[in-house]
Amino acid sequence: MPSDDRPQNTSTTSRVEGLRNLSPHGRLARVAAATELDAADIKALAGAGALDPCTANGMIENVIGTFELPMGVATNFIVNGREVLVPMAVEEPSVVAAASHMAKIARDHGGFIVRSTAPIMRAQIQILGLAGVEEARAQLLAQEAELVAQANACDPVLVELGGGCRGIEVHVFETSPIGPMAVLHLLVDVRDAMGANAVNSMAETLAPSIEEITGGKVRLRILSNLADKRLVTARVKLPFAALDTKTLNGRDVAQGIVEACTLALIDPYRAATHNKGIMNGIDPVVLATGNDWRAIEAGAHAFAARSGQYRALTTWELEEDETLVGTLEMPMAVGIVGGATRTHPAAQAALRLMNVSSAQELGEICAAVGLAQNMAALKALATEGIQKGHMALHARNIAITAGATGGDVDKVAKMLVQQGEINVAAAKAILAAG
Ligand SMILES: CC(C)(COP(=O)([O-])OP(=O)([O-])OC[C@H]1O[C@@H](n2cnc3c(N)ncnc32)[C@H](O)[C@@H]1OP(=O)([O-])[O-])[C@@H](O)C(=O)NCCC(=O)NCCSC(=O)C[C@@](C)(O)CC(=O)[O-]
Ligand SMILES: NC(=O)C1=CN([C@@H]2O[C@H](COP(=O)(O)OP(=O)(O)OC[C@H]3O[C@@H](n4cnc5c(N)ncnc54)[C@H](OP(=O)(O)O)[C@@H]3O)[C@@H](O)[C@H]2O)C=CC1
Repeated sequence: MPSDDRPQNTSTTSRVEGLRNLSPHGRLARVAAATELDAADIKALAGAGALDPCTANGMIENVIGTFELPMGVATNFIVNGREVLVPMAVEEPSVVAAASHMAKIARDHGGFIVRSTAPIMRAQIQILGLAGVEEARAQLLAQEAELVAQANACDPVLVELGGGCRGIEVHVFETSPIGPMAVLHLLVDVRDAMGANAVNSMAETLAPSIEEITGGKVRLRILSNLADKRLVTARVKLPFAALDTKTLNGRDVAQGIVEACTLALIDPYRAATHNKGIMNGIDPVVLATGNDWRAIEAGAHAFAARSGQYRALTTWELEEDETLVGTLEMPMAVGIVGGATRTHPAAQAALRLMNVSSAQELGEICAAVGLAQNMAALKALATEGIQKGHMALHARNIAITAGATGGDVDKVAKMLVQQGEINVAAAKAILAAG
């Protein structure tokens, strides 16, 4: 396992031309050269055997092996003025291409501007059997300083790092199928951790004190994945001209993107697919860095439904200066310490590839990729449709399913695209015809 005090790579450019035309080995060499990654990181990113059985066995239970996914690199990203090559572990074709494509358009116009709040997570402590929920709330708020101090005593390392419990909230439910209840929220700055274990420990430690203060009975003590105090915002601003295509002018493309987004703002059926497209960008980065993608998914979708109606996580607007402006806002509970981020060697290499030094910075890059991915999908949907670009790249998968191997994969895929019929039967026919 690589040590953590190796120098971070410094001289990155994310514009690595012609990467798509190289072999995986050739691409890795180009990426390594562009980022000054060392041999251990290059080996980890290459994958084969990176996660040894012993390490894997220490990560989960009943391990029988490891499961591999392709690791791609999205090119062209500029995030807050910094060039970033983005590792993406994902099984779906066209995702890496789409992110790189939009980042290429954006890079001539400032790239992606991202911001994030402090990494505050919530832990919930459910209190039942109360004589009065409002009285319990008042009692708990009166003891806030004491409760915060007790929480912080659980994790001196976190406090020393500048994090720790910042305060409490008490939410009350006057009625429920099991009667009234109060829920105490611990608000904890978890610094560079995802934070689940840290805040869960605090919640469990505080339970007896909370029962004593309120006279109630504590049931659940667990973090909330609706991390609405740990938000990230990504923004991109493009002149209409940047969206010109061979057949359409950029103003029409921009208008089409706004119209496509509008449906996702009013219709949950469309919003679900729209947000899936955003997560197409985010999940692969979360996965590549050893983070908990279920937590990110849960937070994203709960945040999308916070008004009572599930809706798009992005907005796209036309501005008077002939520009299209896209914005993504969502929770982003990712870490660069804890969980699998430090046990999986490829996760460490992925973090070094991006040269991130804080969890906030990682979350901001995830948001930029999510916004780029959403823009790619909306641009395709609003113009030529999704199938042309997506299916052309999916054709290689189809060729493999039909039995193509080695150099035949690209040849069969090319023929499928040329004949405009991209399915397994057509691929088998091509293979049979030799
Ligand atoms: C697929 C493209 C990018 C083609 O688009 P294109 O215009 O044919 O691309 P291009 O060949 O002109 O290349 C432009 C740039 O894209 C990148 N690029 C392009 N091709 C490759 C490749 N093979 N390998 C690596 N990079 C590639 C690359 O950066 C390249 O620049 P270069 O660096 O070469 O100068 C475009 O059609 C696109 O963005 N489509 C959208 C694809 C998409 O969204 N896929 C997600 C799967 S569908 C889904 O699950 C979600 C959805 C759609 O339902 C969400 C929703 O409904 O909102
Ligand atoms: N609902 C959910 O999403 C749940 C998720 N999980 C899992 O929890 C894991 C994440 O928990 P998490 O608490 O992040 O992981 P860890 O407990 O592994 O790591 C967090 C700890 O690392 C130490 N640490 C060292 N350096 C730093 C730093 N710079 N910033 C912050 N902390 C630092 C801290 O103290 P110290 O050294 O004292 O430990 C901190 O408490 C994931 O595997 C996730 O899957 C678990 C339960 C529920």
